[in-house]
Amino acid sequence: MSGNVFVKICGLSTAVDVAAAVEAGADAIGFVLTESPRRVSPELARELADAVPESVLTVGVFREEPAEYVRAAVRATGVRAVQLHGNHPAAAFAELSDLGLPLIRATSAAAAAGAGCGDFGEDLLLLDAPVAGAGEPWDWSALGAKPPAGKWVLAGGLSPANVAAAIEAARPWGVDVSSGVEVRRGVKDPALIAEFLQAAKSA
Ligand SMILES: O=C(O)c1ccccc1N[C@@H]1O[C@H](COP(=O)(O)O)[C@@H](O)[C@H]1O
Repeated sequence: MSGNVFVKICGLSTAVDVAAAVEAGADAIGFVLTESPRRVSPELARELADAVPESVLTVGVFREEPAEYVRAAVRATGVRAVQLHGNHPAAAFAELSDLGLPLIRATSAAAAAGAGCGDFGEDLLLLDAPVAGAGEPWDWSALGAKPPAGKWVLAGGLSPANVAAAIEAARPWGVDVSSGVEVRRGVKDPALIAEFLQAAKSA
């Protein structure tokens, strides 16, 4: 897909960066609620999420924390979607379905070979590099020839410089970025956020 790709900006931790992403047209904003240099407290995530208009999806990002942890974090922060990284079984998504929120299954493309969105009950499939949040590009071009079925998001090593070519090659429904809009790990740059959105939205 091109022309109106869904764009998620992930790992935000300041009101200035959240405002920059909203202003530049982000469709979703991610708050990391798991171990990471970008982790934010539930209190800060709540404060930042409360400033995001309803038209923009706020997403809590988790790894393999138990369902109870995810539930408590959703309650505390008010995020409107859940992104689970790792090799979760379908049961993990079934266990969270009563939240009534969109569930994003984030996994490495290698682990998900042949996967389609919805296979595990998820609403969105996110295909990432082997190490999430490391800013490492990977060979996403093969996906263009054999894309996963349904709604899927490309992530891993995207940046303002490569996102248009990545969309052209892989034809995802959406893209997600964290490291590529940072000046150093965990520190976002509002100008890079705007550049990324401009490049992705005009691809
Ligand atoms: O960003 C993080 O620190 C992070 C930590 C734990 C799980 C996921 C994380 N981020 C996700 O990683 C990908 C791509 O990141 P990058 O652009 O390569 O840095 C994206 O899905 C983020 O949501």
